[in-house]
Amino acid sequence: MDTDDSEHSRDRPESSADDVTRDGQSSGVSPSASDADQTPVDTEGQTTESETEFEAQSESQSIEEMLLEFDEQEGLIRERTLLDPNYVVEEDRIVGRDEQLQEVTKMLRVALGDNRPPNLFLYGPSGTGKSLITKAVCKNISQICEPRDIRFGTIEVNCQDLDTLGVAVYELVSRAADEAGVEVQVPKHGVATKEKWDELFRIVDENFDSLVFVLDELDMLVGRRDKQDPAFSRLLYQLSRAGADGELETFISVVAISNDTKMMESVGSRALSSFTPEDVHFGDYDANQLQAILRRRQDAFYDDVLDDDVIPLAAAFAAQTHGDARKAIDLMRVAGELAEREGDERVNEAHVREAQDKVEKNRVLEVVRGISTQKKLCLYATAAVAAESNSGAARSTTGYKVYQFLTDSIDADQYHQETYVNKMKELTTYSLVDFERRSHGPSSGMFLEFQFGESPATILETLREDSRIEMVSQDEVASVVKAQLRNEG
Ligand SMILES: Nc1ncnc2c1ncn2[C@@H]1O[C@H](COP(=O)(O)OP(=O)(O)OP(=O)(O)O)[C@@H](O)[C@H]1O
Repeated sequence: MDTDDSEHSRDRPESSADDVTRDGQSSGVSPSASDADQTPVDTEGQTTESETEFEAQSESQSIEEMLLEFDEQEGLIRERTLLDPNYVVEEDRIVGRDEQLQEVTKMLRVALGDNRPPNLFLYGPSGTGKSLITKAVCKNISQICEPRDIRFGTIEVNCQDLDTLGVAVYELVSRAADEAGVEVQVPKHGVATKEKWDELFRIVDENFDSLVFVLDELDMLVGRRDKQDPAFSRLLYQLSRAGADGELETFISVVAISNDTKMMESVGSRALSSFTPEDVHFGDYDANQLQAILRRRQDAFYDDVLDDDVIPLAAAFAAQTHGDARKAIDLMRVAGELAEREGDERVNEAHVREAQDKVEKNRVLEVVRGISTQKKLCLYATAAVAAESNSGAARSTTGYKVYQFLTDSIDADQYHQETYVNKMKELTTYSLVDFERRSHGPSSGMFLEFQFGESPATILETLREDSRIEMVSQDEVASVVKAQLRNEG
């Protein structure tokens, strides 16, 4: 990641006009109408122009001289934290989530009195404000609780990188200890999960009157044991039971957050009986809402450095997937950083287009680097079909034929079609691909149609970094795909 959190302390000379439109309306800028200038981006391993310049200069300048020279260059970004996706912005910068803000506030405010707030299930696509709203409400509750001498705490964990229940419980222990300012008294490894639970409840009971557990991306905590009883279900059971049993003095509430609307279907009946959450849905943002979100953060930049097109275009690009505010903010930040690096006076449309290319590649890279070779083959085959088809989508039946061709070509194990479909379905959790069930008519069978959140060409290019996939000729794959598409009729 190329985040740079350093802050500019210098003041940029004030300019007379702020030329960014403020009407919140779409300016009609369409990312697809682009004949985008495909300037090479500095993905890892590639040398950018500024790096080359840097090398040339290094022969004649000392590091100190260069640093001082860079320091004298005017930056365009004044307040980088406003463009950091993990920074919890002030309430007046939150746009378009009034309903959810009200619902979550209404339910969690119970913590201010002498009662247990309900459990919540917040669901919707990534970047739609689930974490932001939860954090903002908890921050406010905490501020009100302090003068009232209510020991209120929030324990947040992102479950994405936690493999097992034991690891997750230890993470909760360590966050709870941090929040309470006490020492953890159980080792991380070599003890039963039960001991970690005991330690968690000891810390909770001794240090908090009211506590909200925020479990982000909870559906990712599957664990290794029993797929029928995933680790997140066991975690929910224990936490919500502790909350409901009355064994602890502390009021416990659990906020489960997921992109997967169907997550609750995988929660076992035992956990469901004690978890029973209130649901809050977070829908996609449209381009206008994304524009409004970006406008409330445009003061991240110095006055008069954003061209009129920048915000509408970044919003339009982000709205193309599913209206992800994180992506819109990322685009504006990366565009600003590119402009700064290129020594430009203003951020313009070309910087946003370049940023879109870079952000998309980074996201795809992040996902595909972590998946197994078999999943890569499934994804490659499906993206290859989508890249050639007129609709930009790929049928599972056609994708599977191409997958068979790929596995034969590199002599890899070959899944049955059902497993191929399941692997593709698993990839939907990353918002890279989505699917719909379709059929040609009453007499023909069902198939899934996969649609891609990112451009199939970018996915293919990224997957070709895998040496096994690179072995297969792109032309051969394309001709197999074309033949299969003709067979679809
Ligand atoms: N309504 C909004 N107003 C202002 N900023 C927003 C809004 N919604 C989201 N953001 C910003 O977008 C970024 C992503 O939001 P957030 O982390 O809340 O998404 P999420 O729905 O929890 O996504 P994920 O499931 O990927 O964690 C954050 O930087 C957040 O500040």
